[in-house]
Amino acid sequence: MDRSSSATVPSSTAEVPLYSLPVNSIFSLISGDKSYSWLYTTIAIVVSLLVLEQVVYRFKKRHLPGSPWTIPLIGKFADSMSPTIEGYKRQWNSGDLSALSVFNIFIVMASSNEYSRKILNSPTFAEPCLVHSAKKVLRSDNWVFLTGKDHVDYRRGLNALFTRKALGIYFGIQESICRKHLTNWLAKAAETGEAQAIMMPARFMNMETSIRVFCGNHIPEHAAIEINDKYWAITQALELVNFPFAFPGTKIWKAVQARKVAFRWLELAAHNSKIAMANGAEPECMLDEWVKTISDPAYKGRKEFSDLEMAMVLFSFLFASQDAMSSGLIYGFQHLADHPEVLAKVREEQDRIRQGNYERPLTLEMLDEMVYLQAVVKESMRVKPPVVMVPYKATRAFPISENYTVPANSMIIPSFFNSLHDPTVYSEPEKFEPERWLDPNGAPNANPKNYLVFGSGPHRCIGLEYANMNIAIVLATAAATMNFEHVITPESNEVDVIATLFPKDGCLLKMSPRNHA
Ligand code: HEM
Repeated sequence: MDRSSSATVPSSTAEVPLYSLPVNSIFSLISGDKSYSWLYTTIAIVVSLLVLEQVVYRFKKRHLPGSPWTIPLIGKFADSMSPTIEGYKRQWNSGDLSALSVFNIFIVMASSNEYSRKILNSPTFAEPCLVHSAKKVLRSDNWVFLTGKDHVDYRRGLNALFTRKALGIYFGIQESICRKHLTNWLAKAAETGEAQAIMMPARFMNMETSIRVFCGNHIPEHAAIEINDKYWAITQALELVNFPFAFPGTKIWKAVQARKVAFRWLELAAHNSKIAMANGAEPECMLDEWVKTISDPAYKGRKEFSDLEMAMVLFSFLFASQDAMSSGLIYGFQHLADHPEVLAKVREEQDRIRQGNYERPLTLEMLDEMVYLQAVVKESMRVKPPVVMVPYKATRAFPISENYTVPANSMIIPSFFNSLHDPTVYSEPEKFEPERWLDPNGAPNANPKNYLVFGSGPHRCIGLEYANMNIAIVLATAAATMNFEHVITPESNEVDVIATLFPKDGCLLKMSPRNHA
């Protein structure tokens, strides 16, 4: 009897019952037909990996809220490509801690004030990892990626760039660039007679301000324009998780090309500043202040910084500020325009402190007196925080609560929105109400831990005073010298998440000069 064609092996494969498959594969092995065995082996490995992926996800997630299963390989990649504030809110409101996975990166999202602050203030368990693309865009040897003591020491040296004396140097630059841009806005408004979306003009104003504050006149006028034109590619690469490889044509690749352009100009500025300071010039920008500080014989910190290293620091400032500051400024305009009663109070304060002289440049001391304006800036960023969360990484198993430990190497994201909209601290939290900051004993001032607009802990924003100052200068100048009316569209209150928050319609303003007569 021919055993090879026994009754257990049907002649027609179309009728192969499932239970006979192993026999069939053994048969094909014996008979030397390797193609089937490879196919089955591959299928078995793939299925095992897919099952393993789910098991690992479930094991890490444990009881945390979040999808019970993760989409194979990509997880919530599609959501992270086009994030919405509503989607984030759903995630934050699903629990103080919740879980998701993107490209097999396990992510724990913290939404409560307690857990968010715990992450920000536990450097032995968690360090910022910025967004996935940041290392490629900023260069992995950028100081912002330092951790622990190295980070603390490096950052201490940079504090010299944000002293009150240094801010005093920047103030004049900020004010004159703001005036120049607002004059251009008005000229364009007069020319077209139409409302303009201020999104891109505001970004350009911020970019030119930053470049001039950082580099003074050490680079030509067109450098700021070129960096600004290219910078949008960097903003677009700031998704929470990007396509992992910087292939030509991808967002990360375009961002890296943009960074190279910016670096060339920033290195040139560092070089020129060193020459100017060596020749005895007075500091006129951040680079000058830095070079002068480190060349002082009494200075105890590190004294040598290459042009490239200085460029990397300035670029880290640009990277951290351009989107956040633009978001803060645009919503500042929108809030003021939507609340004429608040704008009237800002103007009353401007008129009183400027004593009717609108041409005279503002000073830091005058800004100190503008208490209502400062409350407006603070409240605007509370209602619409430019940065709603910052990705951190658990550097080891992080026992964040009594019943949950974040697994080592997970992404762990402190989120700020719920802290800034906590009704027990900010009554009617959605309401834009600068007055809430005027009572020194009121709940908002009594709970500074809730105001996470600039983060908390060792990585708290180094430029926060500078940022507040910049937004205040622009809003003060606009309120004092312009009329602006918000043209409300169905998208005005919709939020676009482009790294930071922006009104979807770019904030359309109808502008005209303010008549003081
Ligand atoms: C409205 C404007 C701004 C907002 C809302 C903002 C917000 C933030 C936030 C939330 C963080 C993370 C904090 C943390 O992890 O605890 C941060 C970090 C940082 N910010 Fe800002 N920022 C703004 C403007 C600026 C400006 C103008 C500069 C510099 C000129 C700057 C430089 C930095 C740097 C260098 C870091 C990282 C600090 C470190 O790792 O030690 N930011 N910022």
